[in-house]
Amino acid sequence: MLQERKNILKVLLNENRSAIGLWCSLAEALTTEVIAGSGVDWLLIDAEHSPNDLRSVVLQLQVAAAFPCEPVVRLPSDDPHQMKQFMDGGARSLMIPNVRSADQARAVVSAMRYAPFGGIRGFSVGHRANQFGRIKDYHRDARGAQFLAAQIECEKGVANAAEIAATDGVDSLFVGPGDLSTNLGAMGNPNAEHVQEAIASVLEAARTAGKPAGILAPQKADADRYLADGFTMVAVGSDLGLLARGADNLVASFRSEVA
Ligand SMILES: O=C(O)C(=O)C[C@H](O)[C@@H](O)CO
Repeated sequence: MLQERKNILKVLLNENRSAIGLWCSLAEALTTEVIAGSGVDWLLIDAEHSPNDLRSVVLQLQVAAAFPCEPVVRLPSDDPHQMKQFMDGGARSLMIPNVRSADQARAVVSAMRYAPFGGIRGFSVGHRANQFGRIKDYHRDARGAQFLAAQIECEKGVANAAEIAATDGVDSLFVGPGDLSTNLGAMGNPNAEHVQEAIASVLEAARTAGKPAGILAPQKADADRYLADGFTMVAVGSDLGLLARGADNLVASFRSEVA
């Protein structure tokens, strides 16, 4: 009988250990399979800013299942109906964008849980998440392996970060540096001083609540700094960035030689 495997991301973060991740934005099972085999602790399947849908996400969850990494699915919003569909499809670690208040965080957690455990998640006897009815205690035990990263991406989210982090069921705060810098008037410049101050305050809010904090940092110098500061859930690159920038630089290297 296949046993429900441990959520390695949750294990690492609960032990205050760094969990290195990669972002999967290409909405393609083959590239996600390449990323999953890289030795990464977790990977993000992005259904917010990528041409992903429920079926393409399920395909990526299926290929990632062969590797010892935790796939985290970022949904386009906090819509509970969408959360139900993706969770029934096997997404047990979620990232929800632009969480701005503890009330919103509580609503997200409620959408992840069944009624006996304080939630509103719709019940279905068999789906991919419980291996089509083969995991007999899934509905009772599901929340033990669940993971929720609440994204902090605007001034209101930063202001409420401590309450969001303290919300039962929120496992991590996760800074979206692109949206946060944009919403703080520094589009494209997450290293602006006031944005860095906001990012530091999110880290402190998580720390105060005894929760980990994460961030996307595709530049190694930034990732190293955030890890040194105490962020433990750090995405250090993406399939899109590795492929696009790698291809650009490779072609350019021959152009410069030929020119
Ligand atoms: O705001 C951000 O930055 C993120 O949440 C990550 C981006 O959405 C990701 O797609 C990389 O651009």
